[in-house]
Amino acid sequence: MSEAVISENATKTIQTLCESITQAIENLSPDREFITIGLSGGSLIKQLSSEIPNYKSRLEKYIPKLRFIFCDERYVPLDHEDSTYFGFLSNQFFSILNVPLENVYHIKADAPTVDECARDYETRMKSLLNKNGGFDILLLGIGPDGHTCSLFPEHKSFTEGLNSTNIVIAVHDSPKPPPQRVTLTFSYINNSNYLFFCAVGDGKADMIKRILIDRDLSIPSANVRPKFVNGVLKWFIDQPAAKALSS
Ligand SMILES: O=C1O[C@H](COP(=O)(O)O)[C@@H](O)[C@H](O)[C@H]1O
Repeated sequence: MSEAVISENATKTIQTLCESITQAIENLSPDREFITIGLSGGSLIKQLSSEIPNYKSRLEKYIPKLRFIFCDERYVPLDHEDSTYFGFLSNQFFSILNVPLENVYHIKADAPTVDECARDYETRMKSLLNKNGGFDILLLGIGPDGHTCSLFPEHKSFTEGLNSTNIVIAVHDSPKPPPQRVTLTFSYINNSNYLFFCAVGDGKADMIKRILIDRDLSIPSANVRPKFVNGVLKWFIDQPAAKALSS
């Protein structure tokens, strides 16, 4: 099932996203010992952190079950301003929800190389896979170039992300700084139960049209599709990002 929800502005978009995350957790909870939630970086960090306090009381009873992973991460120290983990920490996301930090799976940033970092992250990810062999809820962003996670268009990360049998791969030369990153691959992304994309602002409008109308598979984000009949793909878009959809 694929659906696009267009809201009038960024705030309403994030509210709708948080409502859907909460409902997904409520739906999954009876069947799950734990629920894995993949977090993306970039603009999503501030947006989610500012809205999540409004969902705290509904989420409270599920917090012990939640396990947070990162859909991609930059290979920088954990207190570096480019680190997605640091971004969520400094925006109080985990402390607002009272998430114990041992339930947040971050990279070993002191691994000697980005390749070793990816292998270590994958080993720890394996214990979190759901019965489909993926994750429960992935919150995905999209860059103005159509990248998602650290899977970039016309780049080795994209072809490797499509073809690799690994859960996590290393990126050595990301076109967007910082250059060294780790990222989930498509087979595991697409094995997930709920795939929620968030796109706000007119900088994303061209890509949204090319993905949702033209179905242009040269764009990494267009290759995110649940493999399972009960998998959900939902796009949360504000009007500026949706402006090219009606033309
Ligand atoms: O570099 C990244 O960019 C994308 C998109 O970020 P945005 O700031 O344009 O929303 C993000 O989803 C990804 O996790 C991050 O590493």
